[in-house]
Amino acid sequence: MAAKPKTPPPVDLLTRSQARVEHKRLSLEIETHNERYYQKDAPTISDSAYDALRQRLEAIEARFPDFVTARSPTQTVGAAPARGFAKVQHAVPMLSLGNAFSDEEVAEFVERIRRFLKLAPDEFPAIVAEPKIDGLSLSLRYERGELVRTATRGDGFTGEDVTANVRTIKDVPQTLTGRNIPAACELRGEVYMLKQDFLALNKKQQEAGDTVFANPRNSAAGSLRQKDVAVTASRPLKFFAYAWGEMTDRPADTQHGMLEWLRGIGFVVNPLIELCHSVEEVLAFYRRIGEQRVTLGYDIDGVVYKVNRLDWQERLGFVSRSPRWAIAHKFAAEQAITILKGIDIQVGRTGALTPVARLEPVTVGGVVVQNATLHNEDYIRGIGNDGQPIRDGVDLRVGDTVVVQRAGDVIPQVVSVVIDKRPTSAKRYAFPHKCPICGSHAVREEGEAVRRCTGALICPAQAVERLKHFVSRLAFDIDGLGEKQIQEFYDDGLIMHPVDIFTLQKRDARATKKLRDREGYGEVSVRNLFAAISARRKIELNRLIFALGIRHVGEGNAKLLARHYGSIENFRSTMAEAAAAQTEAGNDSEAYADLNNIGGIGDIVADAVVEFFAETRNVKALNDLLAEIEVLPVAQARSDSAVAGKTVVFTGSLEKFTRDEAKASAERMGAKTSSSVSKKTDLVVAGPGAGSKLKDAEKFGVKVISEDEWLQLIEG
Ligand SMILES: NC(=O)c1ccc[n+]([C@@H]2O[C@H](COP(=O)([O-])OP(=O)(O)OC[C@H]3O[C@@H](n4cnc5c(N)ncnc54)[C@H](O)[C@@H]3O)[C@@H](O)[C@H]2O)c1
Ligand SMILES: [Zn+2]
Repeated sequence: MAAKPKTPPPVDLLTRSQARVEHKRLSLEIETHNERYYQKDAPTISDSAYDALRQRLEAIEARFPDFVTARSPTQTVGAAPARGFAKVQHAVPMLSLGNAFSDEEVAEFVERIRRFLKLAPDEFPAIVAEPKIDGLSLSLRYERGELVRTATRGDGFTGEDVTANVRTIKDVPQTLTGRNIPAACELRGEVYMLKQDFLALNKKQQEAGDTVFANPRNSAAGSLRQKDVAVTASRPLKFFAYAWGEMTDRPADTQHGMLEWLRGIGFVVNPLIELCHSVEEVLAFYRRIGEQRVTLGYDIDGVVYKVNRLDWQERLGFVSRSPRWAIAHKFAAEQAITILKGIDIQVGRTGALTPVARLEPVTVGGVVVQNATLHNEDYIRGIGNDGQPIRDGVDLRVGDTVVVQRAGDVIPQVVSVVIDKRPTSAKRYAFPHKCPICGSHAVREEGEAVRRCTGALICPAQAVERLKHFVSRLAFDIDGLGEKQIQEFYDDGLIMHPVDIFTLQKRDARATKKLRDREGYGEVSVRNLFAAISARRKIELNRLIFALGIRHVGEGNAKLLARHYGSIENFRSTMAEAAAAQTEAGNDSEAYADLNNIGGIGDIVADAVVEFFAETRNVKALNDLLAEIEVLPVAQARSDSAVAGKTVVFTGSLEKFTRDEAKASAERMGAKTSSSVSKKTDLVVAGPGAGSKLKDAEKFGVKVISEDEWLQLIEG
């Protein structure tokens, strides 16, 4: 059973040495969360839980100020730039903001400013109130009005170079327009994603088995910080400008004036921003924005107050990690407590199994919530893929009392378990290893969080997607039978399985409601469709293998398999042999070893192929299909080469080519490759450092050649 999270004693009661220990532990814990949040865009605790850790650390440091070091999370910003990005030094640091959680703290903030500036009792420092956009901040450097470099905040001093990525964001002007453009300037603001775009993206990601983001903020950060710019370009990122760093000239004297200027030179500035002249006005703004929050379309996590006069901002300056002239007034997290009544598994269009919590309905921030995402198997188990605990390592059980949160007020999440209320009867949840829709084995690949149904050809949850794939350009590629027609025929029950495509004509002949009477069809188009289908009754083996929709078997792997096995009969029977030997623990059949040994095919692909054949209903669907079509054998690899039909073993550390290339070259020449030397081996190609296999070669009297000799052999 998971350890009960203890309620920590109040900071006031800690002894110095207890406080020292806790200070160290908290610092480490916060650093770990910072890394996950800022570098990996994948936090494992809620923001409010994280803020609670920070607050406790701050309380300890307030009591024992000598614990504070420059490295303490209370003194640092964000996290260092992640590996894989070029680093950019900020000319003016990008800092964080102090927090206020109550009206009193806001009033204190204003008081501190008045004292610091020595204002008269009736003098109020005008304050700009801005929604606090929950995204990630970005610095844009313009020289002579042209965008030259952009960087994330990173640790405040050094950020990640994301210039190419940012160029794909429409809200960021490439060239500044209008008057008063300084020779050089760093303009700053927030990259964010609309809630609806975030939801659509997550849906797509989930179906494809890719990373699912916890909220729009992580989704924006993850989308921006991509090594492949094309990925960023495909993500609907947006940008609000609200700040600046280095400026060779400053075109205005106030925060408000600067925002107007930013709007004038081509930026989007948040339209809700207001200039306030009393604490009451400031707090009224906060409440109004809080009410509008759910309808804004993007996430905000509070309101930021900034002293309007820039000369006063300069006088006020900074304290460690944040300016003295600004503060973030945070919204309280929207949480509620309810009962986890059940866990349902949904199957996505590509076979991903996703757990969903069924909750006793509860109102969270004004909205009734009865379902919440549970992300994946690990999230329920309370232990991440990396072995790190989630929610302090507490697993979720049906019957548990749980805290539900509307993360960034979009998708409700189960964030924690009230462990004291766990009924004694509550059992650990066993994530199904079978698809709840079709009953096929559901497998989880190493390093993956998602478990997937292997019933590629027979799972109703995946059927439409599979059929669309089946007729796609690199598969059967049937004229007049595209995605749209597949969907329609599927909806009408005319094409449910691949084989149905080839029996369509026969069935239509007997049917009372004919295809030619369908909307958009006529005598001619139906005849053309049948002709196109018939033309595909003869299909190349690689196209067929690709069409099956086996996970990881794209066009390239389909070719490798087709070339290796030569005919559908050989492929099918060898895979049947491998499938019969498939167990959770592994596969020791010769058929599997042979498959795994094909150059370019590794464990993951081999397992996916074998899992497909292990599902007998897939095999049946394939056999049904084969009764209707003729699969052309692959033009055999060169049979005239010096090594055709021979079995070759590569050993040692190859220097002239990779092992995959070596294997592929052998197969191209009609040779087979093997990983161990036996009586059946004809040739051993040895690179430097070859060991036991050389001895084996000697023992069996097998010829040994060098890499160069191999190259001569296959080129000659
Ligand atoms: N869940 C976790 O594991 C985890 C880990 C680290 C941080 N966090 C969360 O991240 C936040 C702390 O991050 P932080 O240090 O960036 O501080 P912050 O988000 O509280 O405040 C600073 C940031 O506010 C943003 N901002 C948005 N609108 C702004 C505006 N109009 N003017 C000025 N700034 C504006 C800027 O990006 C700026 O960098 C907290 O909400 C915390 O809960 C969570
Ligand atoms: Zn299924």
